[in-house]
Amino acid sequence: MAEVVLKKVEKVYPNGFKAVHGVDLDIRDGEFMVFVGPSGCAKTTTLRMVAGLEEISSGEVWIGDRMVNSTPPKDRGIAMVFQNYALYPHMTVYNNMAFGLKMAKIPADEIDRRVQDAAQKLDITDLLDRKPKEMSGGQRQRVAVGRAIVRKPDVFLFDEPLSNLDAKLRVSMRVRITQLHKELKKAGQNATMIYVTHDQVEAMTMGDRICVMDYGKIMQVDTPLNLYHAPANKFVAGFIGSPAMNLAEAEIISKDDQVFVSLNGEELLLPEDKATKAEHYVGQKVWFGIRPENIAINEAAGSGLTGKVSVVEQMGNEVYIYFFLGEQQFIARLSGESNSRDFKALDYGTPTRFFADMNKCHIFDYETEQNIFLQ
Ligand SMILES: Nc1ncnc2c1ncn2[C@@H]1O[C@H](COP(=O)(O)OP(=O)(O)OP(=O)(O)O)[C@@H](O)[C@H]1O
Repeated sequence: MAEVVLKKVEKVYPNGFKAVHGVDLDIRDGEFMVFVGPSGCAKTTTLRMVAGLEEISSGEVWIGDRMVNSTPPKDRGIAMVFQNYALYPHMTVYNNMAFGLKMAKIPADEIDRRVQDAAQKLDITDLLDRKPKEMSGGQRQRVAVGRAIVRKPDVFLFDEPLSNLDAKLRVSMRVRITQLHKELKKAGQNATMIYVTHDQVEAMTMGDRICVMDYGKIMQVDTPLNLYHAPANKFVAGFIGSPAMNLAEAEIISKDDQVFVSLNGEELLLPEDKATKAEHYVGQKVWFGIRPENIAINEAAGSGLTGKVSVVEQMGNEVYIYFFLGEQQFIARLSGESNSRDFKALDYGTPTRFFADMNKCHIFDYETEQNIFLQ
């Protein structure tokens, strides 16, 4: 059981490149925290500093009640699961899982109990005599997770553990890891998990909270729902959500005591609560954001926009309509009843009326890119 706290943590690599800039983060005991962000944003570097595999240039890392800046990885109470599994090729699954415990001089019967128990949790009991090369990628990754479980760590660290698996396996492993977190909690082992991924769907489905990073800085730490409904800035808005939020330059204008977003020559009326915040921006440029799922093709649903259809993707229960507003490409994601219509009939370039639900829109300051509705 352990809280993990980072205080003003920085990383400057020996070549002088500053990868992590003053990161402050408090990960609660038993929490599933996901680090997410684009390639190169320093998710792995940050995780490796918690693990002790990368030196901290300045700041402090705490695990439980210990400051661990100079504690070797093996004494930090952590277990790490890597993307490439990092199994010993010459050892059986059983011995891969047992190895660390043998080194720690744990009695053989206790080792056996822990290995059997982890194997059962991960459904790999039948594979205990196999060597890594005799297994699929998904099975190897389960062994790698098993090897972490048997150590009963306070903190599990996962570094993109599913990126080498195909799409279907990724989904089933993702569910298994989330389940494991819950099972351990139920069994009284309140394991803190820190999970690095660049896949925002993994982040949204697995995290109790998500830490969104960009260029070595934290952009927002929040629950998946809050990130979705109240992104702190334009970066988080564009990163969380699939397909991503539509974002475009717009202007705030006022007419007859009402406040509008002027977008590509059309005026979209803001509801009263949003208008109150936006009226300070009248006459100014802003970033306007609307999620694809908040655009409809049904007149009752909101303020109108005329776009030119570019592509229609119709799949099962959903339709994605890509359309241009001037030079800017937007996506509308329609589901439910909208589906009864054959949208494929919309030709490339057809002028079409779309409707944005302005209760769900977001507006970001043009310079600071912060969400003006959260200020
Ligand atoms: N040993 C190193 N020396 C110098 N720069 C490094 C070193 N390792 C990583 N970097 C740089 O630090 C930044 C963060 O890298 P890191 O691997 O932590 O990013 P990441 O978010 O995990 O990316 P990815 O999703 O691609 O794995 C990158 O710009 C990377 O090029």
